[in-house]
Amino acid sequence: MQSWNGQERSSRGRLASTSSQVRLAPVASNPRVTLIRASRLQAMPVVAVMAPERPTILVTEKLGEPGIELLSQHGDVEKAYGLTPEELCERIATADALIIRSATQVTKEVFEASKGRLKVVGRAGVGVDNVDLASATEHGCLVVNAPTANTVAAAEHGIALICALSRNVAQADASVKAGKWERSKYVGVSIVGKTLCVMGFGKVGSEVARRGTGLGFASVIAYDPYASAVKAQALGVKLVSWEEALAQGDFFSLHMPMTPQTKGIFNDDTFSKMKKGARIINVARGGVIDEAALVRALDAGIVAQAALDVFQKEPPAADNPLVGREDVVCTPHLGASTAEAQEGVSVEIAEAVVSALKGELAATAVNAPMVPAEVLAELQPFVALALGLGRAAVQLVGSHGFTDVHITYATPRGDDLDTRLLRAMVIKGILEQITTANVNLVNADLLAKNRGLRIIESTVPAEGKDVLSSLRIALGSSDTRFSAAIGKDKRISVMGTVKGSAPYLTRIGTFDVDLSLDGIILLTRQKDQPGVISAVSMVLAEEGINISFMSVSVTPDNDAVMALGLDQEPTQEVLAKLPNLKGITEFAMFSEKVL
Ligand SMILES: NC(=O)c1ccc[n+]([C@@H]2O[C@H](COP(=O)([O-])OP(=O)(O)OC[C@H]3O[C@@H](n4cnc5c(N)ncnc54)[C@H](O)[C@@H]3O)[C@@H](O)[C@H]2O)c1
Ligand SMILES: O=C(O)[C@H](O)COP(=O)(O)O
Repeated sequence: MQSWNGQERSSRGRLASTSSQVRLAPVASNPRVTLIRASRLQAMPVVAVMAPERPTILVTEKLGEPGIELLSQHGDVEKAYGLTPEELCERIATADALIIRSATQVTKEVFEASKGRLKVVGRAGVGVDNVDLASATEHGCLVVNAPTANTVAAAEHGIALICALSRNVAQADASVKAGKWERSKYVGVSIVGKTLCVMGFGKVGSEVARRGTGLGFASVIAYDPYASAVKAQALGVKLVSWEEALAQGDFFSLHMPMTPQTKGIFNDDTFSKMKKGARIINVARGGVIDEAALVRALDAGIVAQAALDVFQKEPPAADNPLVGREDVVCTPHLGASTAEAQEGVSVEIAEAVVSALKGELAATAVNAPMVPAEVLAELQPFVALALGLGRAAVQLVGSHGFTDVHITYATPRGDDLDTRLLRAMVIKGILEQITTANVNLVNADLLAKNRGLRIIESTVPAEGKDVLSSLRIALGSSDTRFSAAIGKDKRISVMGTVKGSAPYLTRIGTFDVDLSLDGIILLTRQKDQPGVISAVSMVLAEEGINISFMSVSVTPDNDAVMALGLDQEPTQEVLAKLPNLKGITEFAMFSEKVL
């Protein structure tokens, strides 16, 4: 294999088998001498820190039994429904996972109260507007949802409300039950010949549109700035602009998420642009409608009727003027509430939470980059390399610190390489040496930014079948504890590759080395003269420390770096002898193992 600058590398390394985690504890008796301590790493999760063997899973809203059963196989499930915000903050302190629906508000206070224990919030449904995602990310807590299992239920409820609204089903039912028989009062309107306008053409919206065509609507149009025209065309739906939608729709079915952009998007101005007598059905989120504006539009006859499954505040206040109106039909957020959907959602969320607790990438992660399974599979061998190089590089930094981290990927993929996972692992390797933060794929970029680290990524072409040929990390500082670590670019640099499935350090500064990162590593810098190697070996041998592999790199001016793989960690007394050996100019040790 070619090294970074095209030189052939010597290869006398060997594979080691266990893993460990490095913690920095420099011994600075000699400023050019560095002792780097490490402690064992039990596992290397991709997303979240591994939960205890039997994690505690707090469920605060009713969840289907199949999901509860699945969760119970992996952890201790605690059901605690109807908690106050204070009670939730209390209970969260002992929870590794939290499962909610739409009624639980997972606020900043909840994440703070968890003190880092909470690894994952599972939303048994689609909308995550009740979770403070920024706080979750900041606390390294993964948020997953169950985005597919209730789609049909919500669409069916939308259709039910369209029909109920057009034929006054709910009002007429109440009237009959009150002993009345008001046939002329409840004359409805036909759907045939009307235009159904779907606002938000995602999973639910497109299912409503599909069903709308079958109901006999003359046309089904949709407004969604992000929707695929091909998908719309396939369903016979015309995508239109906002203005066209408002001008053409007779029935508006709302299916957009609650975001800062959609908050109150149906307001006085919007209603004023609708046809007089329009009808509105909201099975999305209450907050997309300005409720006071809807009352005005109903009073003015612009909106003839509304059907609301969701409200700005749930349950709505007793004096909410919309609830008491004859021209408004209400349901208590029932869109997802079918037996089938709740069963499906419970399993979908249980699977996502369990996999997140295992540290795996959950397919439905909301606040972490989605790394498709096939990308993950090919990058997996390089995850340990990225982590190990990050850990190694940061331990070579002197007292002045650094702000720039240059990551260079040698890859046949060029700029198509998906680097998010590897970048997160490099950041994790670096930051976990200098902060107490739990760094993972969720929060790596944010934590790096908060620490003022600038991550600069680049690719260089490489050949071969592997997605990556080598990885180089250079820290923007020339202040180092091991001067041999300074590369030609005047930065502290380390480079590595994967051999078989093991991460290897292949270069430090300008010196080619060849040693498994998965071992106890001692680096020495010395004059290339007789006796130095044997002197180091002797010091180690006297203490019964076996050298399991060695790699020496010599420059034309007799400067040499020796990398030694040791079977056992030398004591400080042994290390203290090294600077006194003739020819040795400095050393660095990753005691125990980098990985
Ligand atoms: N009432 C219920 O019980 C219930 C059940 C399921 C889903 N929901 C809600 O329904 C909504 C849709 O769910 P989904 O699963 O279809 O989500 P989705 O993400 O599949 O679809 C949302 C669509 O809205 C579009 N959109 C985003 N911003 C928009 C904007 N400004 N204008 C127009 N369209 C916009 C998106 O492009 C996307 O296509 C969500 O708010 C969800 O919480 C409610
Ligand atoms: O976003 C959703 O999935 C729905 O609003 C369902 O909410 P629920 O789980 O509280 O029924």
